[in-house]
Amino acid sequence: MNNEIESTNSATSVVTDTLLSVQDVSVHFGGIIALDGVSFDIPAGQIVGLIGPNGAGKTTLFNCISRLYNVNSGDILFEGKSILQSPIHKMSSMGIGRTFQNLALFANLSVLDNVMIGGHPTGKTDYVSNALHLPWTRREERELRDRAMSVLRFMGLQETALQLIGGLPFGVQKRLEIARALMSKPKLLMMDEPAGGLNHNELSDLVATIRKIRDEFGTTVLLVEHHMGLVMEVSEKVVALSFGKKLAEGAPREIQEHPDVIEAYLGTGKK
Ligand SMILES: Nc1ncnc2c1ncn2[C@@H]1O[C@H](COP(=O)(O)OP(=O)(O)OP(=O)(O)O)[C@@H](O)[C@H]1O
Repeated sequence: MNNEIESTNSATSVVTDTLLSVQDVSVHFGGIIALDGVSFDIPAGQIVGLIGPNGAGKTTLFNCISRLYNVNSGDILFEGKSILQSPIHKMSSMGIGRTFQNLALFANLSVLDNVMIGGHPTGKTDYVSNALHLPWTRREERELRDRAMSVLRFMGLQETALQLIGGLPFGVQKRLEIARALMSKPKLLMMDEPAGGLNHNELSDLVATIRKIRDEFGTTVLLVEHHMGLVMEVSEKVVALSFGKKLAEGAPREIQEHPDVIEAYLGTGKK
């Protein structure tokens, strides 16, 4: 890892190629230990998969990184700074975007409007200017619309722009979730079970899409996923959890062959 210390007049900051660092994170729900001292780094520009059997703590960790849950102990650093004091509504402007397992789209709005909503946190206009339709708000709206159209083109969804969400196939809605998340130009895109409910062709499109997002935007990707084939194909690094503890992290092949991971999934292997 390529860390170096850079001194300025007022402060000393750590310049690092680690985008996100999970440091000894524990989370308890009453007597249940959902996460127990979990640590790992996500290098900038990598695609990282987070796996583990049911109840392993994947969603809990995902929710801690997106600030939906608080940790009991440990720290989570984004670009070298703790995010634990940052409110949830700041996550998007800080560069952390996410998609949801259960689609969180507005069924009675058009595709374009849903995608434009994803870009609003980066807007400069205020509530009053928007209400009065002042010239700069109209310009910003136009720019937002153009950007939404270019994200829709990137995702191959431009033909659907004016359709209502309600009637669209599930696979298209899943792509729209990704499109909307891209509107905030995330440095880290967190994807919660992106493969869930997709058919075979949609799965191979998803692999290509995740790679294209990283390659063209330089976006770092963290995905929580049960579909092992997808995780192993698309990830450069995989972190495996079980019963709230990190079992292993490494290249997909190392994880697939790791005896503790095999045992956690199959209940067999190493004795
Ligand atoms: N809000 C909550 N309140 C109480 N217990 C919770 C809560 N969220 C998670 N848990 C518990 O924490 C543990 C980890 O759950 P979590 O949902 O993070 O696992 P997971 O790996 O995402 O599982 P799955 O793959 O089934 O979604 C489980 O025992 C779960 O029951």
